[in-house]
Amino acid sequence: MSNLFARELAVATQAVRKASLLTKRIQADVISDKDSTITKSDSSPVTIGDYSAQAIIINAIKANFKDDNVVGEESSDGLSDSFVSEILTAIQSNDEVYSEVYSEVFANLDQNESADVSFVNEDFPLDSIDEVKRVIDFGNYAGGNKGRFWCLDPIDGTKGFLRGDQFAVCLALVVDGEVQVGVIGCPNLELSNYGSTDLADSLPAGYIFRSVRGQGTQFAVTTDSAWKDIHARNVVNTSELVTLEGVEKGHSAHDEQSVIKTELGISKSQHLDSQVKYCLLALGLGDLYLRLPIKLSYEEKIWDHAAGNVILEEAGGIHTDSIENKRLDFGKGRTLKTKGVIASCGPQSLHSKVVAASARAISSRNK
Ligand SMILES: Nc1ncnc2c1ncn2[C@@H]1O[C@H](COP(=O)(O)O)[C@@H](OP(=O)(O)O)[C@H]1O
Ligand SMILES: [Mg+2]
Ligand SMILES: [Mg+2]
Ligand SMILES: [Mg+2]
Repeated sequence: MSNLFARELAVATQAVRKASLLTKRIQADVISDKDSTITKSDSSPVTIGDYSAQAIIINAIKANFKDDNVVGEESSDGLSDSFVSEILTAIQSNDEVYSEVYSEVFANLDQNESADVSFVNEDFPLDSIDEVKRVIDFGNYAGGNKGRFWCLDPIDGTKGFLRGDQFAVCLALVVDGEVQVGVIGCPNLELSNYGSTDLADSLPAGYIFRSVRGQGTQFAVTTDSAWKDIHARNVVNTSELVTLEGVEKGHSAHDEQSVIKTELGISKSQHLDSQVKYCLLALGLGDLYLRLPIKLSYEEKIWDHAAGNVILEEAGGIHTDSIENKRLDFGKGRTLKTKGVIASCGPQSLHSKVVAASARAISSRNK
């Protein structure tokens, strides 16, 4: 990769590696201890894993780019000191194993990563309850289309995380409304479940995907530094396409997605949580990510799609809304103003056909 955004990519990669390890290590404990999960005001769950990952990653951003803003999903509002103290404990016990688990990465840092990434400094020590709350709340930036900000989903697919299934640690850099850098950690991803073969030593923290706009998309075993270029695949016969859809029926309109699949003669689907769907598209292990809105009043959050946007587009894929066939605009605030999302391996003719079928399904509602 070239030098453009090299430092940002190095910091983002290392922060996502660290948070991937933390979330994977505590997943089983969070599932078994109900006190580790809180229900937010919109009835969605959030866990010690989400908060710890947000704290680690924002601290790393601020320790390296102190003036940068962050649009992050979580806030510390309403958290008790005892809960925040558990977040701090999760962060500190992860610190104890981090260097050992990533020893191979440190031994083989490439040129772009040669300057060590520090996660803390004097101004951002991340060593107390107040510091944990302070950094989590740096995630409150409003976004917009001027200048640069980071966009963070510390655990995307929290419901998958709580089922022991797929989830992703997602970090993007948005500049003037366009995603320029994206890194996604997939701590639980096993390629053998999606028609490929697993690489050695992927168990400690799964796989990591990254992209800088104009520089292609790569992936690696999270604890390894051997990056491989990847590309979405070319499917000639639409009946061979594999769809990637969510698990949660409350997050996208599964019935209408089935209608589209029938129209196109598609019989193969994979259901999985989180932005791991974009990573499988970029790897050529799936072709069509369907996310039709259940309600037109729902605004998709930018952190649910930002990192996936550049990772998919740089792998040759296409990413639009589900009605107007417009590229997603990450410069309109904390949410997208278009409805639903369709991602595909391309080409444009296939993508347009799918969005047209989606628009028809949505417009025929309540008729
Ligand atoms: N009604 C809704 N429609 C679309 N997305 C929704 C939704 N309610 C919640 N979500 C989002 O769906 C994301 C998970 O997507 P998926 O179902 O593909 O795994 C959640 O991310 P978090 O888990 O980070 O909160 C959440 O932001
Ligand atoms: Mg959430
Ligand atoms: Mg999310
Ligand atoms: Mg999340």
